[in-house]
Amino acid sequence: MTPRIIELCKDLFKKWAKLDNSNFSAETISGGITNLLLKVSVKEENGNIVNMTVRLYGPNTEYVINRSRELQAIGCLSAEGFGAKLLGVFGNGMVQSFINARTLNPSDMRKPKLAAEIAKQLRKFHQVEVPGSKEPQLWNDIFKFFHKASTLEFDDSEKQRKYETISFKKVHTEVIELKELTGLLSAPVVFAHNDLLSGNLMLNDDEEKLYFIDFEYGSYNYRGFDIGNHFNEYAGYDCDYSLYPNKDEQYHFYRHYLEPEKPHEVSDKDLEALYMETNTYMLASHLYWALWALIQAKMSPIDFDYLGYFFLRYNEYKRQKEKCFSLAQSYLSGSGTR
Ligand SMILES: Nc1ncnc2c1ncn2[C@@H]1O[C@H](COP(=O)(O)OP(=O)(O)OP(=O)(O)O)[C@@H](O)[C@H]1O
Repeated sequence: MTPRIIELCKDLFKKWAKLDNSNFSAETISGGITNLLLKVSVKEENGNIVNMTVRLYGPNTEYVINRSRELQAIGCLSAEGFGAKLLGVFGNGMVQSFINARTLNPSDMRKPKLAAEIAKQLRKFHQVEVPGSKEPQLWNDIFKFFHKASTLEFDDSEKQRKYETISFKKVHTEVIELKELTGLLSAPVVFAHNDLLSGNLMLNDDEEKLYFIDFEYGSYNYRGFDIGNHFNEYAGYDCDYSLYPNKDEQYHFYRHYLEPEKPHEVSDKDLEALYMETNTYMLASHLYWALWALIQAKMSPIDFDYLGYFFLRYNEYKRQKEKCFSLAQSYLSGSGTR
């Protein structure tokens, strides 16, 4: 693939058109869940080395990702200092600056100092203005995923058998119930990252600089969804939901999110309200990624047990539902611990 990548770089960046191919080198950074990501290094005539990433979109990812929305967001977010700089765009991918930092592990995210920094950065991220519709996308996306996910057919008979054990009537009822409940919360809408897992957080330890990357799922959305979704990612790649942050850990995060400069001045009332908001939308994150996984099970060429992932997320939704619904309902009826 390297000669084609070199050709692409020469096409996109005319200043390198005449460089010998031996000045270019490419290596794979990740064959992520949805894309192939390469690190390309270019030795310029003056000896200067430029490092970039070239992202090739995976096949069929347009079912779950709106590429024009992503590009628009990258422009605004990188202007505010978030993520890698966008250097070029081509038919099925893009070129960005290479970030010199390490990717976080799930267990890093709960370290108090890092959690505070993530919260502070997330607040800033949520303040970025991205042009276009400011309508929250959560329920549009969930219904879009639902319609696709509920009408699949698998060639593999074992997959088809597992798929047929899912009651989409029941899933639909869950979606409607949660939509109605969250609709009562009048929750703030912000430009949200929507996929703030450890693999999308990078840290340069020397400079103590934290980077949010990968805005593929970014959209206007409920703030509580972004935070609850991030907390769900504490469970890590094995989906061990016993790692979901406890109330103290959540409050630490909320303090730094709400008042980064005066975290200890946040009122109990504000902490309780954000706790309720986040833990209600946290449920929506399970439904969202459960339905997303079903589409991936059919569309993705990657050998991953996406059907199994649906059940992990949906079962966790069912385990958490009652507790989170009563938290929201008692808050709404004014009998919460406000
Ligand atoms: N600009 C960058 N500079 C350096 N490393 C990067 C850059 N972008 C991504 N990476 C590294 O590549 C990994 C995968 O990146 P990213 O999450 O953007 O890919 P992806 O294909 O969307 O993966 P997934 O679908 O699994 O989220 C990151 O966890 C990070 O380690």
